[in-house]
Amino acid sequence: MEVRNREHFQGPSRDLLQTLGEKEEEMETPIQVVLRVRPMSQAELRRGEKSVLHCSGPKTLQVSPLGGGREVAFHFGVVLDGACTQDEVFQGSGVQHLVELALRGFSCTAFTFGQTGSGKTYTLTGPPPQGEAEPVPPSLTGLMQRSFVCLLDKVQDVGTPITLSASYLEIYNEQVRDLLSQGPHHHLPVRWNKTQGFYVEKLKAVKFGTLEEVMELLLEGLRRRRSSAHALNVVSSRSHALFTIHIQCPVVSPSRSKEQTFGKLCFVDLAGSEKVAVTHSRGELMLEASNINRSLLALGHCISLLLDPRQKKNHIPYRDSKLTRLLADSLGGSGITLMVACVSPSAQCLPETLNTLRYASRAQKVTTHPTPKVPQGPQPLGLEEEIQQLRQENLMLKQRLEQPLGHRSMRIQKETCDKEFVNLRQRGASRNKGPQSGWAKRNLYGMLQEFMLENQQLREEKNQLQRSRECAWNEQQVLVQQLKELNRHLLCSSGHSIRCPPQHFSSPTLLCPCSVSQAQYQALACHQVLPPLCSCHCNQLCLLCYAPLPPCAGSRLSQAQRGEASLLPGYLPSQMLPELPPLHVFGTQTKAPWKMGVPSPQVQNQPFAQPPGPDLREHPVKRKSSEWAWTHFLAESLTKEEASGRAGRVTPSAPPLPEGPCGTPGRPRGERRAPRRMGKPQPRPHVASPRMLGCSVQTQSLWTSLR
Ligand SMILES: Nc1ncnc2c1ncn2[C@@H]1O[C@H](COP(=O)(O)OP(=O)(O)OP(=O)(O)O)[C@@H](O)[C@H]1O
Repeated sequence: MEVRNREHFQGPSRDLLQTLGEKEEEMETPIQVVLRVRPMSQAELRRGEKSVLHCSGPKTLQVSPLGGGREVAFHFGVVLDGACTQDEVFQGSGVQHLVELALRGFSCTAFTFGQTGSGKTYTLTGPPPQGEAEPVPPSLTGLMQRSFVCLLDKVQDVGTPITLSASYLEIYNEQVRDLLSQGPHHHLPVRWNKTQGFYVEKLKAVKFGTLEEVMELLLEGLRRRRSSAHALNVVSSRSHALFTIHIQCPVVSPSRSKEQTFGKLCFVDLAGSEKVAVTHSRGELMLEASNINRSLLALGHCISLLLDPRQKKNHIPYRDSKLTRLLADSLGGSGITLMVACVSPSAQCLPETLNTLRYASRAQKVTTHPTPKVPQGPQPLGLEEEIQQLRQENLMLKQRLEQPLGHRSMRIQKETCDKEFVNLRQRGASRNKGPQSGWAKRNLYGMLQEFMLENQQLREEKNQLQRSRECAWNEQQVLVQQLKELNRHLLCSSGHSIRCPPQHFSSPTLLCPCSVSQAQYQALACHQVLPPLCSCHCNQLCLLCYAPLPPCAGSRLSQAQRGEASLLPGYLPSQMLPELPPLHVFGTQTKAPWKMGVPSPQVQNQPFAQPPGPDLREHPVKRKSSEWAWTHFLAESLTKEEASGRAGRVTPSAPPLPEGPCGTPGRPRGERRAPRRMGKPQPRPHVASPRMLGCSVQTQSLWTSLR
């Protein structure tokens, strides 16, 4: 397997460096890919696993599956086998050229990629545990430590004062955390602006000048970085980590004697992709794994799109994850990128290894346009302050946009924002009158445009949220209407059991519960004929006439009233009914569905309480358990009514609901077959009129709404 050729230790970036040295203007450069195969681990050897990878040349990796499967060859800039030392990897990967380019103002990134346990962290920082008391032997230090030495050597050689600072962050469960900040972890926002592209707000950057200082920063971050043990790696990184060195360097070229370059050298240790079935991750580990896999998927998606020149010009979904946002410049922007793909040689890891190899093959076709950071002169005095002010104003505007407001106030707010922007622009313009006005105007105007852009995006987001809230609201409205219809329908059909007090009416009619509790409701028309639908904006409605119930009415009748009422022939005692949920109707007194309270325990304990189901979680509006229970109750009652052959007595007064599939009785959520208590569908005794049919469809529709 071992094909060792010292030629390839020149590294892939040598050509790039030379070309960039000759050609100053923007040129297209592919991502450099180096493949590192780690040696078989002790555990793999103990399990008797076989190696399936062979280096058949300095740039070729041969995959020979066990059992005579088809052999596949992959070609990369450099292929480093398991026998390569850390120093050989440093020489072979060409990282030192990245250091040189960063010193010249380019934005350079080296990132490791591969399956969990394939040696990414080992390649970048050496063997674990890192950051503990035990230092890593110099022969085992990784690309990062070696690059620090290289950088500081070169800085000394340059002779001009160069400012170096470092930042270290991790993306853990899609949250950005500063690894150089003391105290509890705060989640930092990722923002975008035209000059910097995507950046992490409030990320700490620490200045350093010596190797000890930068090593200390690295160890400090490694100590804070999240890692855990799983079946494939006892010290598995659970986050993506980005260590960035910012290099501010005066330009030595005589043509730009007073200018500075802002180079960047970034090391990215990606968390490894993992199959939870193999790593046996559970609980928190599983959550971490799914976040890791999701962000790697987003990275892979961006890489695939970047391969298509047409797509590249359009839209690359960098915003899909924090990782892709922060790597946007390295992948498709003006950076220079080196990818070290790490693989395990074991046959057991072959599927994941093939994934990594395909991923890396694609990545090396992606090109960037390396451009040194535009040299800038010193900032005019006072502008920093102004920029700070503008930032504060921007923050204030954002906060205002985030406040929950109704439609009208949204519009007013929008108008206010626009006015403030005009003011801001005017203020910015007036501030910039003076000797440095040219520079200031350009920059301030640019910043204002950025703020406006960002605020515009926030507004759009807000509007979108508002729209989806309205949709949910409308849907609830429809459900409320249906529930009303069905309530009426049920109470009509169970007229045999609800009778009006004989002293009020000569013929038996329906008894309105509110008439029992409150004298003023006794005169309501619902005692004589079935009333039209109540259109009032109320919360608690009478079961029959939908008139608003006073607080003591309905299920809250006093003991005495209940006793009195229960003596009346056909009175339906309130405790027989599940608690009628408050009906929330769109209007001034309306409560939004997302502000509804928790369903009462009484309702939750009902045998027909809403069963949990994954589809409910996906539903835009969660129906309250009490509503569900009540609807279920109605559906059951109606079904029983129809099944017992008494459907002929039903006189629905409401227009038929939209017809569902005929002959397909609905069923509660989660049930595969028709509910047993419904029994075998009975042949209908006699379909007296189209109204009858409407009634059946209503019942079906009710069941359908419960699914
Ligand atoms: N080239 C190598 N030589 C010797 N040991 C290695 C090599 N590469 C990796 N290892 C060992 O393999 C184990 C896993 O390596 P490492 O932690 O770097 O994997 P990883 O890809 O970073 O995993 P994860 O994604 O889970 O963090 C470690 O114990 C490490 O010391």
